[in-house]
Parts: sequence; C-alpha cells; structure tokens
Amino acid sequence: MSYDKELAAAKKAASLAARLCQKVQRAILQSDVQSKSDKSPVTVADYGSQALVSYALQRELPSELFSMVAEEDSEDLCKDSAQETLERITKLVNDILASDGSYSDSTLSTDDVVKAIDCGKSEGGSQGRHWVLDPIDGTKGFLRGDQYAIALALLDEGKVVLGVLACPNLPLTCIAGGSQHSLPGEVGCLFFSVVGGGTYMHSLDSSSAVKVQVSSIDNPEEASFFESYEAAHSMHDLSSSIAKKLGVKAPPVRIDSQAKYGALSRGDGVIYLRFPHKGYREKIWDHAAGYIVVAEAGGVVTDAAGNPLDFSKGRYLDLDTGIIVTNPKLMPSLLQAVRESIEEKVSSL
Ligand SMILES: Nc1ncnc2c1ncn2[C@@H]1O[C@H](COP(=O)(O)O)[C@@H](OP(=O)(O)O)[C@H]1O
Ligand SMILES: [Mg+2]
Ligand SMILES: [Mg+2]
Ligand SMILES: [Mg+2]
Repeated sequence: MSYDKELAAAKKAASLAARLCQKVQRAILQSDVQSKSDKSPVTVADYGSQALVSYALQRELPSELFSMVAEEDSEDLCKDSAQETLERITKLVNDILASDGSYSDSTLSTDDVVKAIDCGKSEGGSQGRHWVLDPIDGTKGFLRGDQYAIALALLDEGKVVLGVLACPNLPLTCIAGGSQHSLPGEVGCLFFSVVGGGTYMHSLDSSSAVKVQVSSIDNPEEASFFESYEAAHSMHDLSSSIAKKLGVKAPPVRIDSQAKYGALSRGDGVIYLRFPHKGYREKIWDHAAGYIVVAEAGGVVTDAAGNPLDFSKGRYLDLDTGIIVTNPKLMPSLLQAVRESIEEKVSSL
C-alpha cells in the first residue's frame, strides 16, 4: 500500500508546526507556560503545534475520515481566564499559515483552533487509520532551550505505517559524545519513514533527503547510549548499571524527546534506554514516530522483556517496565544486561 499523499501531508504539517515552535522558543514569555493537572508543563506552542498539524492534515487530505490521537486538549484553554492565551495561540497559527502562504482562503477563529485541537481526542485502537501526534515532545527541553520534537505517526489497523519527526534543535551532524546544546553548524532535522521504505533525513530548511541507518557497532565498549535528560522520566541509576554490565565506556548522552530516536536512527549512538519510575504509563504519541524512524533504519525497539511495542491498544502502551532500543546485533546482550540489572535492583529493595 502506498502512503505517498499521507507522507507529503504529514511532512508539511510537521514542518509548519516546527516553524511555530521555533518562533515561540525564540521569545518565550512567562505567560506562555501553564501547568497541566498532572503538573507537567504545556505552552502556547504545544497547543499551536497541535492545532496546525490537525488543521493542515485535514486540509491536505480532505477526502479521508480524520481520526487523531494527540496529547493536548482544549479543556484548560476554554476557561475564561485563558481567553488571552487562546487568542495568542490563534494569532500564532494564523501568522505561520500567512507567512507560508498556505490556505490563504481562510483565517482561523479561536473556535476553529479549539476544534482543531480537540480532533486529537480519538482513542486509536486496532481498526482503521489514526494519526498519532505529540505536538511538542520534550516540553521541558523546549522550555530550557534544548531538544524537542514534533512527532507525528500514522496507525493503520493497529500498526505504525508512517512517521515524521521534526527536531528543530538537533544538529545535522552527529551529536554523540557532545552535549545537547547546539554545536556551531546547522541545526534542525526532519526524519521520515514509511513502512518498508527505510528512513530518510533532511534539514528543516531543505527537502534534499539522505537515507539513514542505525550504527552497526556490536562491541558495547565502542557504543554510546541515550537516555532522558530528566531523571524524573527515566531511572538513570538503572541505565548506568545496565551500561556497566554491558561494558559501555562512554558516559550517557542525555537529551530530551524523541530526538533520541532520530539521533539513533542515523547512528549517533547505538542504545537508548528508558525506564520510567514505578506506576508511569507510556503514551503512544511519545514513541510511535520514533519507533518507525528507528525500525525502518534497521534498529529494534522493544520493552524491557524484549516484546515488540503494541500501538493498537488505545492511547497507552501496555508494556513491561521500560523501553530499550538498539541494533539487532547488540539486542541479545542488551536484553540480558537489562534482565540482570532489574533482578539486582528488585533483590536490593
Ligand atoms: N514521570 C514520567 N516518567 C516517564 N515519562 C514521563 C514522565 N512524565 C512525563 N513523561 C513523558 O516524557 C516525555 C518526554 O520524554 P523525554 O524524557 O525523553 O524528553 C514527556 O513528553 P511531553 O514533553 O510531550 O509531555 C512525557 O510524556
Ligand atoms: Mg506533555
Ligand atoms: Mg511527549
Ligand atoms: Mg508533548
């Protein structure tokens, strides 16, 4: 099956959203940031990005039934106290569309923006097609001026068939061994994959793509690994014990967001370890696009027990303890190190 028009629509939608995020990140205001009910941050750019992607996908693919599973909703925006914020988001969305020259026949009202955001309330599942969107993955990184991603994927009958990952602050050249702060040189990458078609990357400012592949390193001593910058999102002590067992020598490369999947897909590092603290449930939008970008570049993504990720169960991923990513050669020894480290952690409690 061809997903050409869906891919073109997804790339356009994610690129527009990336432009909005870049504009906000350059001049973030205190009033642009709110706290959600789970205490996590959300900004005008998260909402604006979600509205833009939703709107652009529906304009680009008018004949398709539209279903989207996305992180944000308009509940907090529809409170009286948020009217100004909603107006600011609406202006941002219209400004980006105007500067791009897209859809010049229409200007969005605040109601249109709320509707576009709330198109993301689908439950997903194993039947039909569903877009999966994280409008800003790594909002904490975005607020620090570090890495973040606009992550958009398409589920078809429960399988991820397409993914686009826009990473506005990711250098075009290798980041392993360095920090996530932008090195001199060009930043802003867009990764895209369609099932069976490989993974490609280009600069956010051009469309000339190169095919990327995960690293083929099979000696852990030469491997470097990625993990969350935020210790609250992943247990750094557990990943350190796994890395030690494997014989990894390099220190962890800590960066925010699914930019980790993008960087791994082009061989910047060989391993990504994610072990949330007890009780956390992973959402599909935090992994769908990253998963296919890595899988189509030849990598393997599983839970801590080695099971493939199942995106067909609704808004959450049901999985065993954590997510691990590497190339096929390293996976068996990584799984063993994970198993042993988890057993040691459990027996020390
Ligand atoms: N306690 C927690 N444990 C694990 N992940 C968490 C978490 N709290 C938030 N997250 C998720 O971690 C994502 C960021 O991942 P990373 O640590 O790789 O940058 C967040 O995405 P958002 O920024 O889209 O909300 C959020 O979904
Ligand atoms: Mg969030
Ligand atoms: Mg996220
Ligand atoms: Mg997000």
